[in-house]
Amino acid sequence: MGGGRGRGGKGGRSRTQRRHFRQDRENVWKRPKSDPSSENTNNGDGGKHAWEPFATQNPAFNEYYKEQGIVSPEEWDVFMGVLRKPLPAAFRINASSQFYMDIRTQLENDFMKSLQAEVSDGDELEAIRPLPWYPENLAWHSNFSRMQLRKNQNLERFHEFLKLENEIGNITRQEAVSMVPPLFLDVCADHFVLDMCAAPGSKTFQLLEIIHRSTKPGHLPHGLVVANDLDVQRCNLLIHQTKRMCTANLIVTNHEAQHFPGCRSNKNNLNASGVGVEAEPNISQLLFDRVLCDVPCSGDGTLRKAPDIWRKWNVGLGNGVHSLQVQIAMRGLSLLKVGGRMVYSTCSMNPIENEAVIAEILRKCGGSVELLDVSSELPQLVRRPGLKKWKVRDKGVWSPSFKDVSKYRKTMILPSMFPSGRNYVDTADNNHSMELGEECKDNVDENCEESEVTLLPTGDSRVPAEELDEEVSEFPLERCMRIMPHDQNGGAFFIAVVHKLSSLPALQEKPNSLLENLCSGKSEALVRLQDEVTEDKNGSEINPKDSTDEKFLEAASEADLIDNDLDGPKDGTDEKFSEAASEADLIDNDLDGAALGPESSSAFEGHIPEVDQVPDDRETDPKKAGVKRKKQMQGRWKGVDPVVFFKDDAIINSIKTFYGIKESFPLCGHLVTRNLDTNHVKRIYYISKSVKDVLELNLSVGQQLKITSIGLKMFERQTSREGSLAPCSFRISSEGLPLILPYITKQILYTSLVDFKHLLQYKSIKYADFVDAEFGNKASELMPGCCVVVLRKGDASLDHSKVDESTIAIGCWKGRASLTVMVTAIDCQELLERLVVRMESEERSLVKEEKTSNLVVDEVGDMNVD
Ligand SMILES: C[S@@+](CC[C@H](N)C(=O)[O-])C[C@H]1O[C@@H](n2cnc3c(N)ncnc32)[C@H](O)[C@@H]1O
Repeated sequence: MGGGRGRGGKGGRSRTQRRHFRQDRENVWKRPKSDPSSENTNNGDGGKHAWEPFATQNPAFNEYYKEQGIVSPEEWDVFMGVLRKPLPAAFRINASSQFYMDIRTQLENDFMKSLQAEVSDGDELEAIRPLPWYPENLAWHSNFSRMQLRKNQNLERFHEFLKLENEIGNITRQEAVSMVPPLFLDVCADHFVLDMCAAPGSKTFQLLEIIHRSTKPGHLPHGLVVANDLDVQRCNLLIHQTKRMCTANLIVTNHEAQHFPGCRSNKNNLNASGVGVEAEPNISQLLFDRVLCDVPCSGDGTLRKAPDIWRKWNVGLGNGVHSLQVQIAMRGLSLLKVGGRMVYSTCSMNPIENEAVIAEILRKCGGSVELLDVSSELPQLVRRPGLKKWKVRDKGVWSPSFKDVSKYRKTMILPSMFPSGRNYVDTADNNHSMELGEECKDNVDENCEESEVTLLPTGDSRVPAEELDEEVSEFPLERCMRIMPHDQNGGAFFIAVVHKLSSLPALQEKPNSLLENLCSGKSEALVRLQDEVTEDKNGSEINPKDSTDEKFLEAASEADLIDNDLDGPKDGTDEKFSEAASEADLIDNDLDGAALGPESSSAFEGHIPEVDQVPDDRETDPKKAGVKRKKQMQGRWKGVDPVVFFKDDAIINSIKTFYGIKESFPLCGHLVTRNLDTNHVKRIYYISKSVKDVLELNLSVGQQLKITSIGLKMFERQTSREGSLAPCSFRISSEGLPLILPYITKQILYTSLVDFKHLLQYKSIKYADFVDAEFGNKASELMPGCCVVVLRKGDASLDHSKVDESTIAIGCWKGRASLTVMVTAIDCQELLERLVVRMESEERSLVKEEKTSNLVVDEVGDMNVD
């Protein structure tokens, strides 16, 4: 598949992505020297070259989760048995793809039957099947693991299908459970949605699909998605993933979610940046109808796909990330409109990352938010209620309540981790603390994950866990959803849906807890952060100045440390990484396959120069954090290309005239570039009305948003020799074509299936060589430069008013002697395959129709005879 595709050749950005992917792959599949199970090899070569599956066990994991009661004792073995099996593949059809119905039909009518013979496992009856809870048969579960798909010859056709469609963007491989959170967000086409921790973007993709779902060709929905992630490289992945959506309704940002800017304009900061905004923005504050809070987590719900987690897992992972999760969720709520919905989700089974976080945000918000009971939504999704009670384990010791935590650990173990969330003032000064002597060391060791525990002081909580009184949460946490691996043969996920009823209260840290935090040495930054997470309307949002303040930086480095703790399974998307890795090798070469040389586009649309992708020392050295402050104090994000409204009338008019773009297609104010110097603009992006509003607001508030990608690439400058001879120096990009197609009246031709297929097959055809000579003539009479070739439907002569979602069009280059396609080789291949499938099914229905009419004629004849 994909023969003749150029690989990679576009320099640094791709290389960086590949390096990143490789590292990630290594995280999962390389057995480190320290892995004790590597000594058990039995192949006579000393185990040096042997590869064995990872040991799928971890005693600390067993003990922890048995005690937390995440499944009943009776089902423990089944649960563990399923966790140890590889994860079956799952994928989603991109509902906004032009061919989504063809693909669904192919799965239902072809693969569902042809793959059946390959099913060996008696538990599963179907080789592939639609996920019953996903709307319209658009998500599928396959009973084959990735390994089987790769190795089994009989599955090759299906594997090739998956790979091609994934690469084209018609399907997305995604863990089934990871598809759930966006469905509970209840998104509509006019919603403003914030995806706080969005990379690598599979849920962002779903959200965009929902927003675009009922949009007519040539129109854009009112809604938008702001997809944010802290990690620049992962942002790049997201940009690549979502590029396949061809959307003008997406903004990708690169912030710490817990400090996501409030972008609230007031008279004083209008025009603060001095760039681009003349009038007051249409919106005065960036608030969202929906917020997805798919936070960084320990990721143990993804054990089946990332078996490396068995080795890495320890209790500290969940404890370490709890406070960041609370902060992110609180920031999400503060950015949510009253009446809006927020979904909080993790791919972890740990109550400290799940129910404890939800309980804490409910506590902090008072009655201003409620945890929704969504048991009637997606009824076919098997889920279990959230836990109401759990315990906290730290350094080998169980604590049922915060008062049981050793005073030396109170900087790490927070009241919010416990079901009651209660803080206790230490009146007794923890006199009963004692040093752990040799006699109790053995006792603790068997419970302990980390070796440092042996000589640490502890409270008197070393009584067996089952004898301790349990705290029970007062909140209706049973409304949270736990998806367990053995219920639906998938991964594990946690989801909670929160509804904002009113503005959040101005949050005050309780005096005693503040005092205690300070006394106990809890980082001031963290305390301040907790204070900061309040309703924007209360005026405590982080304004541009604040966000560059020392406290911000301190807190940032603290958050980074927590995140670093996770080392690897940040999100359990390793598989996606490696899948994306193979894509990344191919992402460049937009025009690969086109024989002429109009300037090829860079597939990478992120706008952070390579140099900035290297994590700076800020993460580890707070002193160097000042660098970041400078970056933003200049009113722009240093190292990130600015987003500038493109207003060069001469260029805009030349484009409009050349392609005969109808006045009804709004260009004014909808075009942006990443280059202040309009003489050297290479790409012009199209943004929707709502994105335009947000951009204007952002400019008016001093560019608080650090935007790495925005809009849909619509026009690209031709810099090749031939390109410079064309009257218009900009061509229409293949991403932008579907949107602008109904508005193009010049440089557009309609062709028969046979010539269209020839173009896709041969890429470049001389005018005299077209089967339809009239088409060849018309093509030769076009102006030199970019043009559009539309496939005629049947014999009808299609004009532009008939363009609909089924219209197939490609960009071409009108040269001196020939017409050349400007579509990647892989897109040509996919289009050809889709056309063949369509033709076959049309032929089948024609034959059927003919048979029916013959039958009718025969019957009529028979009747006549009678
Ligand atoms: C669970 S993953 C998100 C998966 C994503 N929602 C998807 O469906 O593809 C968590 C993400 O959070 C990002 N992250 C970690 N700390 C963050 C922070 N403080 N702010 C924003 N993003 C953060 C990680 O880089 C990671 O991409």
